[in-house]
Amino acid sequence: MDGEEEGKGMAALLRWAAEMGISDSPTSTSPPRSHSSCLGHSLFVSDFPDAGGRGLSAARDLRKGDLILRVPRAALLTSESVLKDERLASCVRSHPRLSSTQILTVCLLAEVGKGRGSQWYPYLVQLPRSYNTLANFTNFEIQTLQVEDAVWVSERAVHRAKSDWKESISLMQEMDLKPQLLTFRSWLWALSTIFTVHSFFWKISSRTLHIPWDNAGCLCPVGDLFNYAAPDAESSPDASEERYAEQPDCHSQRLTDGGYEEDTTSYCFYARKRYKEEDQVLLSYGTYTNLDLLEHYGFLLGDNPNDKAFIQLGTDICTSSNWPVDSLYIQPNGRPSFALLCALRLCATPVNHRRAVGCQVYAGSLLSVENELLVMKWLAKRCHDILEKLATTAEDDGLLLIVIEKMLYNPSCLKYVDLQCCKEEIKSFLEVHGLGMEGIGVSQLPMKARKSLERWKLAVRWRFGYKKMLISCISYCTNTIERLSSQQYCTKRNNQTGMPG
Ligand SMILES: C[S@@+](CC[C@H](N)C(=O)[O-])C[C@H]1O[C@@H](n2cnc3c(N)ncnc32)[C@H](O)[C@@H]1O
Repeated sequence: MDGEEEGKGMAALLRWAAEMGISDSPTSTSPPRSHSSCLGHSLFVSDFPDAGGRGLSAARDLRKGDLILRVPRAALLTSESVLKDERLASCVRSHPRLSSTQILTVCLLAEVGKGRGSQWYPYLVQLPRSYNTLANFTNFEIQTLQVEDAVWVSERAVHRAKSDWKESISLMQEMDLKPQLLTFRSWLWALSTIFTVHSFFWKISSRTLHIPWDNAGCLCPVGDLFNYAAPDAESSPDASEERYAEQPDCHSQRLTDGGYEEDTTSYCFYARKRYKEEDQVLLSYGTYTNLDLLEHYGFLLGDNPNDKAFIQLGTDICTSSNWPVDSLYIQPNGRPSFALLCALRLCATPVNHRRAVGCQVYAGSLLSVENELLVMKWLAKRCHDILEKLATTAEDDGLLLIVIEKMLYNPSCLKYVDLQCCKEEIKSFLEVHGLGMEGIGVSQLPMKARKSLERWKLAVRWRFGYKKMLISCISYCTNTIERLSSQQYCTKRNNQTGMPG
């Protein structure tokens, strides 16, 4: 689609949305609704090339807690709404084992199959044509994640998508879906559009939002144009007491992001903070690591305060305390999580002393300088060993990212750039796409290779971020070791000379 066509498609979507009662001026004091667009009072559609692409901007200064968009239930695309068609509904009833997500995926494909006959046609044609979520990664792209856990999560995503599709084929055949909608490619597209995961606050996927009557969630036209920002301390859904904005009068006691509201039978979105006119208005779909974001949304954040690096720990560490395994990780600033530090302190304590220090450990207190030194040395070595085993260094990855970026815009650049950093990996990419090093004189990569390059870049960005966290952890441990050792030295010297500590 070229720019002009895209513009027309968006205008048609906003006109249709206004007819459906979607509105960004949903209060009685707002100006009357326009028939040509559902937006203009609080929001407008903009492009943010470095922050999510197409998204929504503030059309005026917005206050924290302002109601900025309302989408009535009738406009939501849900399994229930699609299955008002009794023929489709009876087919679904004969497949009681399918999950709610599989049913919504089938419903989305059935709706797409109606073409212009679908009530949601102006919305459906505006959906992205492809996704970069992990289920869409090829084997080459998965392997370039390098870290075992991430490779495993990706393979699981692909495997699940395939088995969900196989289980649903007979239902789609009974529904008489067009042959091109029965393919795994179409399934992957639909699943990536609606693939639901359970989150603390939203039930999310690439585009679905939580609704109380269906675990699979719903597709929410226009409401799904908001891009993502990681929840900060101020609006973090984890900080339950902060989920309600501290605001005067009518804004008090309200969720700052939004949700389905029974009293108005509509999906309502609120400004999560103050926005100046033209700022991008963002939602926080939940608290996610970069691997989670990649798995469910197909992007990652350069600076994600909720990112975590999980490292392989021996079973002795995992079982020495009652901390859940997913609480044992390294934070973006390199510090071990509270639980990981406690678990390591306990594990570095002789077994017969562990009971005695239990309270101190769970309170997060340092047990002794010797214990802390053992912990820091162990952790630094563990991170070092993991980094050593990975196929490339963080430095290589940084250089490779520059090469990939160049290849996206000028593939023939390979003839001129220094490929020392990751020559083998680049060669494998080209081979997978039937392009030799010497045959890269083309000015534009074939579309398939270009899409793959985007996913490969995401994989390299992810592993680069992972390695940076481990490197920061080594620095943190080294600094702590130096500080504790000099403290230990001063104490010993003072003891010898009789000086106070
Ligand atoms: C709910 S949609 C948001 C609207 C979307 N940009 C569009 O054009 O339809 C979620 C998708 O937007 C993109 N996205 C959202 N926030 C992003 C961010 N902060 N950085 C990069 N991509 C983002 C991801 O592709 C994600 O799967």
